[in-house]
Amino acid sequence: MGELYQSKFDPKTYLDNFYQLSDAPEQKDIRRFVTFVLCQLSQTFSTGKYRGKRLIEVGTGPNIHTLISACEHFEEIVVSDYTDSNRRELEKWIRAEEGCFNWDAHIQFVCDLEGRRTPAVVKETLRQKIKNVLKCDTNLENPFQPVTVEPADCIISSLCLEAACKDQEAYRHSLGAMVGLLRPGGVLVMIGDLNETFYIVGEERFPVLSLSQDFIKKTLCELGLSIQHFILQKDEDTELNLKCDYEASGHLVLSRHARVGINVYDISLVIPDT
Ligand SMILES: C[S@@+](CC[C@H](N)C(=O)[O-])C[C@H]1O[C@@H](n2cnc3c(N)ncnc32)[C@H](O)[C@@H]1O
Repeated sequence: MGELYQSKFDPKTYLDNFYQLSDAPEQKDIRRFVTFVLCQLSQTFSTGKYRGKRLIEVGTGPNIHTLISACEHFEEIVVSDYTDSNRRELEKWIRAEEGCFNWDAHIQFVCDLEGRRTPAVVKETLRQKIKNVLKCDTNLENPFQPVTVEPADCIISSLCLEAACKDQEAYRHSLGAMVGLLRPGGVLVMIGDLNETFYIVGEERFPVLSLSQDFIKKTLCELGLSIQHFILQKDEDTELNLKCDYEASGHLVLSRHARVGINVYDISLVIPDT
């Protein structure tokens, strides 16, 4: 799957198609998805429960929105992706180069939610704390091979494994490798789509491994993770949405046990109306 991304994935088109934070009526679905993700991440990290030395994001893509709320709680951040053009796009934003994607609306949205930080502070914090932009392949035992990264206090991954894995066995394996990057007691924050089979970027169609809620929960438990928070937002108009066919977006917060096999369920499953 990685090779498809390397040859066909266009970061600019992807961001324009899925991450514009606009009030235009035709962008309603996208705005709903992006604000759901930003609100959930803000709620998760504003508890102050999740903090530490190192935050790793696996399969970051060309995006930085997943780090806006988290960045103030960690000393250093490692971002990663398989695709060279995505890592280049990230580096462009980090260096504030001309033509980089404009995340100002997303940062302003989170600052308004928090009512504490200014966008300038968020941008400076992010640019200063992202220490590495690494090549990553989630199919490998060490996804950052040949680089070894010290265990993380927090891992974030958004819409990556369902894009990177060809079947459920590969998903289980890659998730296991991702959990291996987390220190015992650390937190894994995942954003994923349920029962999605494809999404379109420009002219290119990318397959997605369709995952059910039951399969995800079962796999996470088998890997020794306990679910702290699990919230779904249903897609409002799947049939009209031509860019992708997901049924719901999910935000999960999981903690890693010291020993694999112990699972304490503390699930708050909420499906909001809007
Ligand atoms: C749907 S995009 C998600 C990007 C971003 N995280 C987001 O939330 O929008 C899927 C990402 O997975 C990455 N990817 C695909 N195969 C991968 C692999 N084997 N290892 C790591 N990342 C991979 C792609 O390069 C792409 O950035």
